[in-house]
Amino acid sequence: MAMHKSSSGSALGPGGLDLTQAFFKSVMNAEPSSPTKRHTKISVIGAGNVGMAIAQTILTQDLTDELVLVDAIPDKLRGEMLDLQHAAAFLPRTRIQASTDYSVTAGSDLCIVTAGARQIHGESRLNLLQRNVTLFQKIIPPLVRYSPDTILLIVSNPVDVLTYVAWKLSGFPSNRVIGSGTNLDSSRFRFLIADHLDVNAQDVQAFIVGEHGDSSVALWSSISVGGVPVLSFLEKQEITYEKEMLESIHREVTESAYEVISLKGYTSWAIGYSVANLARSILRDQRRVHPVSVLAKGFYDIDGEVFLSLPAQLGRAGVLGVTNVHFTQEEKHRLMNSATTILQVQNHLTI
Ligand SMILES: NC(=O)C1=CN([C@@H]2O[C@H](COP(=O)(O)OP(=O)(O)OC[C@H]3O[C@@H](n4cnc5c(N)ncnc54)[C@H](O)[C@@H]3O)[C@@H](O)[C@H]2O)C=CC1
Ligand SMILES: CC(=O)C(=O)O
Repeated sequence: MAMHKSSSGSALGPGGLDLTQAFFKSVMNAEPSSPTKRHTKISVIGAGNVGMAIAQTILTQDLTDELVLVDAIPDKLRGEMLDLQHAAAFLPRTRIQASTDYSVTAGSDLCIVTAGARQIHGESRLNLLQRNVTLFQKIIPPLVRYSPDTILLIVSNPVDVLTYVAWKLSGFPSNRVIGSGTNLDSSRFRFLIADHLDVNAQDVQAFIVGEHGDSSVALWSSISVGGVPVLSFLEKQEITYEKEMLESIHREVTESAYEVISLKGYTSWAIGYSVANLARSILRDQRRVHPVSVLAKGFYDIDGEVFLSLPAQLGRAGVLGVTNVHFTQEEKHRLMNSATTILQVQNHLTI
C-alpha cells in the first residue's frame, strides 16, 4: 500500500486517508505535545505501600529530574524521603523532596495520587469510595492550584470512579486526567497467558478493559503472541479449546488482587512498575497504547460521563486518542455492563 506523510507528520494512505486518524479516535482538547521539554517533576501523593513502590521504580528507571512525596503523616514521610535520599550514590541524579504542604508540588508535570484507604482482606474496591472521595476533596484542589498544567494520574481505589471525581474537582480537560485502570490487570493477564504458553510476557499483546475490578472485560478476540492472533490461529488449526478455560484465566486476573492482599496485606510491586510504565509514556511522549481509565463518553457507543479503561495512546499531552480495537458483540456487551456498574456507583456520589 502506498503511503506518504501529511503536513502534520501522520501517514496518508490511498485517497489521502489519514491513517493515524483511522487508527485512533482522537480526544478533544489534546494540545500539541512538546517532546523537547527536558526538566521534569513528578509528585506522588500518598507515601504508603503503593506510593513508595511507584517512587522507587521511577527513581531506578531515571524517569524524572525532581521527585516530590506528599503524605499526611510527617514522620513517616520524612523517614521515607531520607531513606530514598540515602540511596543517591546508587541512583541516577534526582532531587527528592517531601512535605505535608502542597506548595512543594508546584510546577509538577505529573501528579500521581495514591493516597487513601485500601481494601482489607475480602473487601471490594468499590467499598472504599466515600472515604476516598472525602480525601480527594482535600487533595485535588491544592494540586491544581500549584500545578495548573499538570497531568493527574489517579491510582487510589476505586480508581475509575476516583478518576471521574478528580476530573470533576480539577476542572481539567479530560485528556489530562487519567486513571491507572486496567494497565495492571492487563499485565497480570499477559503474565498468565505467557505462563500457559511458555513465552515472554512482553511478546503477549492482550488487553483487559472496563472497570479495574470485578466487572473488567478480557478482550480475547484481539490477543496476539509474537504477532500471531491467538484465537483465530487455534480456529484455523482446528484446535479446540474450552471457553471455560478462557473464563478461568480471566477469573484468575480479577482474583489476583484479593489473593495478594490475603497473603501480604496489600499489593505494591506490580502497581509500582505499571504506573512507572505510564509515567514514562506520558513524560517521554512515547505515544504508546495502554489500557488506562479515560473519559469513555463517545467511544464504543458509551454514552455516560464515565471513566473506564480503554486502549489509549499516551503522550506529553496526556490521552491522545483511543484505539479502534474490534470488539466482538459479547465483549461490547460486557463493556457496557462494566460502564453501567461504575455509573450506578457514581450516581450515588456527592462530590
Ligand atoms: N489502581 C490500582 O491498580 C491499585 C490501587 N491501589 C490503591 O492505592 C491506595 C493506596 O494503597 P496503599 O499504599 O497500600 O495504602 P497505604 O495505607 O499504605 O498508604 C496510603 C497513604 O495515604 C496517606 N494519606 C492519607 N490521607 C492523606 C492525605 N490527606 N494526604 C496525603 N496522604 C494521605 C496515608 O498516610 C498513607 O501513607 C489504595 O486506595 C489502594 O486500594 C493499590 C494497588 C493497586
Ligand atoms: C489493590 C488493587 O487494586 C490491585 O492490586 O489490583
